[in-house]
Amino acid sequence: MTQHPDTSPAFDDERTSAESAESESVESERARQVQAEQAIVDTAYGELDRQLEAARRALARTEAAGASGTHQSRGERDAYAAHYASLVSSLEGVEDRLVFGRMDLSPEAVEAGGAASNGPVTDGGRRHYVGRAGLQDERRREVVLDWRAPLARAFYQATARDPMGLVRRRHIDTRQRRVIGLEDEVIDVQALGDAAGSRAAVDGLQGEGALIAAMSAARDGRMGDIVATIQAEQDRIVTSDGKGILVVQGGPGTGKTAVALHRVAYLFYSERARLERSGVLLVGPSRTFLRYVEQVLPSLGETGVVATTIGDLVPGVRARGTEDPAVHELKGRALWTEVLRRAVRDLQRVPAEPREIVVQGVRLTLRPADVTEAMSRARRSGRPHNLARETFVLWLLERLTDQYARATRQDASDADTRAWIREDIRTARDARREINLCWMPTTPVGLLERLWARPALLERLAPELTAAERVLLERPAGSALTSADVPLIDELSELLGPSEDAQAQRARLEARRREELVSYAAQAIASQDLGDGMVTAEMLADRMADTGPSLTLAERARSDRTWTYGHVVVDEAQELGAMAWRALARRCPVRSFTVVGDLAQYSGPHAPSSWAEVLSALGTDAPEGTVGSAGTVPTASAAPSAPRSGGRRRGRGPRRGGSTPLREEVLTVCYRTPTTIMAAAESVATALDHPPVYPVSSVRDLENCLAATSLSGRDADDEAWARVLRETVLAESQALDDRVGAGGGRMAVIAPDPASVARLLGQDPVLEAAMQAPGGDVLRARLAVMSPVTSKGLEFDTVVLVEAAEVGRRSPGDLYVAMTRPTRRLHLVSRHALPQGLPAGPAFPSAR
Ligand SMILES: Nc1ncnc2c1ncn2[C@@H]1O[C@H](COP(=O)(O)OP(=O)(O)OP(=O)(O)O)[C@@H](O)[C@H]1O
Repeated sequence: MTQHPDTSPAFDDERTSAESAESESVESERARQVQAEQAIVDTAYGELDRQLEAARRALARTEAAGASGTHQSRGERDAYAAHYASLVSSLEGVEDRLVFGRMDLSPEAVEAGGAASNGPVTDGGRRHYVGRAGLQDERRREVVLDWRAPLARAFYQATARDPMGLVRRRHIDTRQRRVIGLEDEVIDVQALGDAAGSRAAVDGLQGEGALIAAMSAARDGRMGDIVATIQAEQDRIVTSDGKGILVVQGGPGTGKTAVALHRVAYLFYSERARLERSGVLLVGPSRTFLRYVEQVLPSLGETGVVATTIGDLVPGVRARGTEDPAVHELKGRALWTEVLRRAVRDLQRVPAEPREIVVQGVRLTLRPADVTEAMSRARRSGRPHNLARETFVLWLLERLTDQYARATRQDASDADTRAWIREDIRTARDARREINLCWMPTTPVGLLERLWARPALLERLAPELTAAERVLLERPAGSALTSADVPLIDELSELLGPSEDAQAQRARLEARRREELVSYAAQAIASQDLGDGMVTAEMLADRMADTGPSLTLAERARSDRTWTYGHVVVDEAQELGAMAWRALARRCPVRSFTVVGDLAQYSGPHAPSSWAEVLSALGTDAPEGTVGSAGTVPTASAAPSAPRSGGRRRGRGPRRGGSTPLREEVLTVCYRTPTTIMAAAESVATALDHPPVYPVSSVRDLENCLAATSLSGRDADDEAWARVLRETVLAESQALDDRVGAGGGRMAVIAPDPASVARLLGQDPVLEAAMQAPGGDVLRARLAVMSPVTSKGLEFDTVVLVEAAEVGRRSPGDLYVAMTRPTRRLHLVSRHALPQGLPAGPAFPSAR
């Protein structure tokens, strides 16, 4: 029996008295069971409260210790404070549905498990309560088993065919610490004598009642975790080894994002020591998407994740500009590796003729042969352009110093005299100009701007581009940077290294920080009577500096372009070009990646044909069976550095040795979109010659979930069109109110031109109010208006899709994405014709 309010008629309070005493006894049995589980849940929350209280007290104590109240250094105190703060937020994060499952083991499994199965709340070691965090009581007895523990695998994966030692699995539904529903599945009917009232497990979905309840809940603009209802095929991916590159693909709504996020939480559990040092990078398609998923990991107690878009990847670089998808795709191509390398080499020039330099009235000559020699020495240093420039300049200055000494008949054999002369030459305007012309220092943004603004330069450096492609790329200097520029800037940062300005600024910052530390240390020594003359402020400051700045790992990682992460997750990965993959490869030399996407949801002009093609810039081995040809290992000089995990990167050389294995997994069950809508989306995509790569089967269908309104052939004027649009959205809003309660759930209007559609809708005061987005966060509005690209990865109860045919003409992948966002209902509304491929039939009423 499924004892869940949403799925079980047995718990319906409205039963007539004619229903037998048998149902009354079921009722009282249910009440007894709920009560028993409530006691366990109370124990778990009691334990959570105790641990939270202890962590908060420790945090308060550490903070109250103040800057000079203890013998700890400030760095040590900050490290403790950061630890306790992270513990507090982890424990606070797991409040909602702390316990959600129970596993009853067979006696044989208990025996085989030995000491592992001796939880205090179990029935002689036969029961484990599974929850979002592992909790032990003061005597270190298990209260809640962490969902990621090896033992908990049976909760997600056991089936009648393979019980994995389980006789029964129980889903416990709680709301605000109160048990409100139970759902049992008998895994091993023979082992369990009292199976009456439980549903037998099948090899398909597990915890179906809880799953359907989760899927049917009204959306609130934020993705929730799925830890209570992870399905077996998902669990196997979540818990698979973190080594190498794992591609998780599948159609829309199959839980790819959810699985990737839970996998991060799992890796934090299974590889905590490594990931706590290095952190995890999560790359999403838009800031909106990152806000949409931001709660999932904290709700699983994990905080060491840096979430970013590709446009925000490089600290200090803001990509505000937009550009045509064709330009975006062009800038993502691998050819830029070579073109940018050439662009940097182009900054290093040997003059055709000797150049005259006048220093304090003395005529010197910059000789091409000396420049060539200086250049080859600088290049041999293997350092990036701006740093290698030091070698170049120094060697030339030495030659010019010799000339100067000869010309002025000075003896320059001693170091001091040489240094004086060198400084005179270095600061002479002539010398600076001529040396710069030979080895121009520059910034990544400055060099990229020059490439886009100077067609002749681009033509010289990138002959492999066609004239039409170069025209696409041209833009005036000073234009806003775009997200496709960012991986190129990252690549240039590798090739150029920090500019002189950046180096000087860094040195100034470090000097200031050092001064602060020394003065702080002096105060601490004075106020605490420390040292006894044996410790100087400098010595203490050195020690403080070693303990690092008082930032969380995520803060430090985010602000450091050279940080290397222990694992990288990329969502909507089909959109990334080779240059973005190279930038990510540099950030994860150990090549531990979870790559999530669907080739059918690709937005741009040239859809990739395989994941091996998408990921070739990472240097991958094709997986056996699924992908044809192996990827290539990057060979250019800016290729990612040698494997190393965690913290700041040192090595810069190309990655040598074998390529990284690529595994592909496919998810096939759609948990979001009803069957009717999925079928329509697949059929429309197929009609556009863009069939889904992996068709999916939806877990559920809903009546009346698909509708269309088209004014095609009616010669409607602007006003009539605006009216129809508003009426359609108002009617859908009302229908959603009726289904989930007034103002509940989330709606999106997805349109090729969202700004003009929002203007039309805003003329209605009700819709205007519904579009209000507190804090500018579109996900907090009841009604969000957005483009198909922005809707990637998101979901809504109801979607009104405007001008679907036009969306499909621009990009079939975008139409497929837009049609598959709703959890309940899709309404296509169009002034013109609807797209081809929409099915006829009762589920799809003909257009009004
Ligand atoms: N096992 C599950 N239990 C409950 N809900 C689930 C489960 N798996 C997925 N879902 C839900 O299904 C919806 C779709 O999941 P998700 O966004 O991860 O899919 P996706 O494959 O990334 O979709 P898309 O490719 O369209 O972006 C989400 O609401 C998610 O919470």
